[in-house]
Amino acid sequence: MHLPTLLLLTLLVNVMIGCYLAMVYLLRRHDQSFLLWSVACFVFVAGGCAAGARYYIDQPLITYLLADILLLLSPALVVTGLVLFLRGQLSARSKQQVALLLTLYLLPLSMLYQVNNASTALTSFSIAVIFMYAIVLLKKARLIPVFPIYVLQLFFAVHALLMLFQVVLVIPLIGEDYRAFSSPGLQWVLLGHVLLTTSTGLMLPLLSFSHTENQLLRLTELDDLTQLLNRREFLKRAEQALLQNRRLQYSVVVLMIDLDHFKQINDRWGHAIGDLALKKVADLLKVGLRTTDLIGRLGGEEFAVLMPHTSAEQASAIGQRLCERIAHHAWEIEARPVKLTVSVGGTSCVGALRDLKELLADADQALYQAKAQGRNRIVFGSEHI
Ligand SMILES: Nc1nc2c(ncn2[C@@H]2O[C@H](COP(=O)(O)OP(=O)(O)OP(=O)(O)O)[C@@H](O)[C@H]2O)c(=O)[nH]1
Repeated sequence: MHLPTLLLLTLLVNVMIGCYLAMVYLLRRHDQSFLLWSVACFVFVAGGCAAGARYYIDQPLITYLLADILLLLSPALVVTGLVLFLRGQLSARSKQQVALLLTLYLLPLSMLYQVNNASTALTSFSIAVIFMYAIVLLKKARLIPVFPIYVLQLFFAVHALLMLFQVVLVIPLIGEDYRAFSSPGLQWVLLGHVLLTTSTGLMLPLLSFSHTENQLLRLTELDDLTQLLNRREFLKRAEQALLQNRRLQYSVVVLMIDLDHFKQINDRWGHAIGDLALKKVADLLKVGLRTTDLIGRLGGEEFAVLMPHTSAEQASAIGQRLCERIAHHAWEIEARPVKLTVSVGGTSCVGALRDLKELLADADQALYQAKAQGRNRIVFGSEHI
């Protein structure tokens, strides 16, 4: 390998990725993480140039001290961008931690930079620590999808190992002439560094894009107020669940749930309290049903549930419990004693030979009867039990 070519390639690749991330920063309505990641690339280039200058000038202040500070600052900026992306802001505690770590790094560096290659060992080790911190940071992130997270963790892990390997290679060269630094082992490390920087630079936008896409997708699937499935998504998933049940010949149940006298709550306490009551009912439905059940808000104060692999008798008992849980809940919304009950209509079929429209209409009919019989109860379409 021709070392000057390799160095030039490293710097050029970083300039390209830096420009690419800067463009993403401008396109993504000035998302600060991309700015930090872009700056990290240019800082790395500046550090590389300062370190490369040791072949031409004898100014350790620039070629070692400044170079090492810049080379460490670059991954530190990458991780700061990650913190910003994952947490939305940099807390005062994070800033204090960064200041402390920088001091811990700068103190020995200010003494070591005059000994050839010693500061390189310290900086490589510190960069490995930063990459390991990035792995922990990503591990704590609750992002969906997880695939880009795993890939980034892998890149950081390999990069950290590479940096530690560099430390092992550099330690015997401490005090030696800087030209000893061009050993074949270190050239391979440099090549690995180019590849990993490129891969990480390409992966960071993917992490952000996939997360945003997932959030947008959820916005189109969920009801804004209750975070249950919205009407369209509920109907879509319910059709799919019915198809599956038809193949497996399972019994399936559809429930329609409607709040009783909800208009009075709005009239008495106001729409905002009504909204909170709807939200609370949705939460109670979620805890009262299984994770395999589909729950949707069909509109207004009407909810629907599809329970796959469930008999009418089981659903009847579950519906009864739901009514009781909601009626006996210690209702208090913003210090107002809001009292709420629900009526439930249910229907079932084995092997799902009836289509969804028919099931919903039957459940709706049963719900109408529950209302007529005095509310706060479940009525099951009797012909299907
Ligand atoms: N706060 C709030 N109210 C809503 C929302 N959607 C529908 N409503 C209200 O829900 C009420 C439904 O009233 P009705 O259809 O008369 O039903 P009800 O008063 O619950 O009476 P029954 O169903 O017969 O027990 C109306 O006052 C709507 O304005 C919403 O998103 N938020």
